[in-house]
Amino acid sequence: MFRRPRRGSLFKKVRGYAVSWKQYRQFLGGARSRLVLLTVVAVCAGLLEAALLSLVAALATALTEGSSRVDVQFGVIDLSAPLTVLFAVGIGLALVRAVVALGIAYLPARASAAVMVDLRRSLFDRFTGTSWSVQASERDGHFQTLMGTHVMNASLAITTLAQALTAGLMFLTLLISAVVLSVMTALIVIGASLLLFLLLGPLVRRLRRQARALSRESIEHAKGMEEVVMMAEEIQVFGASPEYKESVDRLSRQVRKPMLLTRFLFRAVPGLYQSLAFLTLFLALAAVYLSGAQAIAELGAVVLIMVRSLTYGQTIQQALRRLDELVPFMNSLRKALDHYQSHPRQDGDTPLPKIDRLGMRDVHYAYVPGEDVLKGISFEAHGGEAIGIVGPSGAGKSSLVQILLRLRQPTSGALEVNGVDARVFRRDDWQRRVSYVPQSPQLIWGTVADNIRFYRPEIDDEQVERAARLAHVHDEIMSWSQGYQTVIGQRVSAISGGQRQRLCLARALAGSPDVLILDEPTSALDVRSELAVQESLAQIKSDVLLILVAHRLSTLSVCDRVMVVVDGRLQAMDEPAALLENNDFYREVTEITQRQGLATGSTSSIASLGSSSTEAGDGSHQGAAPWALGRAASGAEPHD
Ligand SMILES: Nc1ncnc2c1ncn2[C@@H]1O[C@H](COP(=O)(O)OP(=O)(O)OP(=O)(O)O)[C@@H](O)[C@H]1O
Repeated sequence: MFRRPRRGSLFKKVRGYAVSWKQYRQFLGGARSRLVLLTVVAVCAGLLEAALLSLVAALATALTEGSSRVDVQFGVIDLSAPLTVLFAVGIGLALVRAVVALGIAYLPARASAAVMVDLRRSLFDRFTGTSWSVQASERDGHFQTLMGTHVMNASLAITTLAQALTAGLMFLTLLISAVVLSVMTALIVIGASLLLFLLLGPLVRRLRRQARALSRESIEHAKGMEEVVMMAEEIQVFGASPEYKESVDRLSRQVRKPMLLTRFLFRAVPGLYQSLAFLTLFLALAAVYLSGAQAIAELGAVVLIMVRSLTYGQTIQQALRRLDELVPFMNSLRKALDHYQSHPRQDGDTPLPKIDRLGMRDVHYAYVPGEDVLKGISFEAHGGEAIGIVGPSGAGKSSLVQILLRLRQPTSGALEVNGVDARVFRRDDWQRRVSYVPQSPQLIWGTVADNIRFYRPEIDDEQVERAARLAHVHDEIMSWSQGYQTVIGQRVSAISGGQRQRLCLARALAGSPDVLILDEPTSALDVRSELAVQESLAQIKSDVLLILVAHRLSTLSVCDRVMVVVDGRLQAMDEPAALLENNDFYREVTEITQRQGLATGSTSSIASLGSSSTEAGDGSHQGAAPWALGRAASGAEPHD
């Protein structure tokens, strides 16, 4: 009857290794062929080494005996040659061994570099190919850590694996050579190795466990440190309380124990190994001596082979321990790769024609199943229209925009383009025809032209400049020393919030989209820049379908119709004047805005435009009332 294998049984271990191999095989990528080549080279190196060791032993014996000829016996090979010839052969073999050693060092290095590039490429491809919901829920800094630490450790694992493979093969080759020399020797080497493994087994297992724990805790620590950098500004403002310091310190303390034990055992195990190796060597020599059957030269070769094979045994152990340290990094990487791949971005295969109509049909959306944040939204907008979206905080405006951008799929209902479900259309076409300016747009490190072109080589310099003019940022660009070739970036303080927003508006306009969606386009602008953007929008609106999420009353000045979203429902969609008459929310926020304008001595934001040129950059200026006031009006709870 078939018995289930016991816990920790050989069968289970082998099965475990098979599963691990399947899991980690993907890390090898293009490195496989190099590892196969390495196997051949390692076997050659082992044979060379055995030949060299036998030769050294034979030469030493001949020199001791004062003989001018040397007898070398290696299996079926039985040579007798003058001393000088064998010296020359020895030097030749040593040189060949040096070349082989270079190969043994080069092949893993090359494989590891290839794995690094492959992994980074597939990580990037899978991350960019995964759905927005996965990207948006990614912990800050996690992807960067995967790309950096995790990929480097995974590629290091390839070098380590190659090291274990080479040492293992050379160990085996030496053993086979020892069998050829003398069965007795081979048995002694095997016995000595087994004894060493048995004696050091528990310590080695402990070391491997601690090495894994060290890596796990180091990963946790790295995640915590990502947050320290991210929250640096808040910590400056709120102060680093003892509790905060304690939470960071705790992370370091958790690394302490596995680190201490790993570092200690890391030194202790090889030391013990060497001492035990000497012990077994003496025991083995005694056994060879007692057997009485060995010639002097053979005995010398036996000793050398044993010493060498025990060194390889040590290398194998060290490589396995190092692999244990690296496995948690590979696990995280594998999980991330699988996670990205299992949530692909939705795509269609129908070419997308010019977008004349865009709308929603009974769209519901839930982040958490059963908890709809959008509830039955239906509307249609046409090219040449400007549509505003307003509503209290948490009403669902951003969720609605993300569906319009096809970043998220409706839970039910459909986003429709020219009356057709948008899901059927090709994503590439969609990206060309639908453009977006987020509330906090980001700049890449590169020239102004690079930032506007944004990796779309088909956009030429003329289009870049045209877009910049439309976004009313051309004159400022020309005032910079290098014009469009000025290098800018996310953290370049010379770029104001208003300039950044207009550069990103230029980026959105450069591709001549059919639909342009803006999330509060004037939030970071001073009044003069705001007026400039309003003019841009008025200028382009006849050519595109403009959709604006408005947190400020002034933004709505370009809108033909306004959608009022309250509690995930489309409460109304009409012209501003009609809404003022018929919609309580719209009327209330308008009145509050106007009252605030009177209280601060200014009129509505549009009327006050141009009266100040202060580069506020913080989104606050007279007469521009944030829609957050609408929370009070609607009674909705703020969520941010
Ligand atoms: N990633 C998310 N996971 C779970 N719930 C979310 C997520 N994003 C938003 N929500 C919830 O969905 C609802 C709508 O949020 P949304 O951001 O769309 O509102 P909003 O009108 O844009 O708000 P604001 O004006 O404050 O930006 C809120 O209740 C919010 O808590």
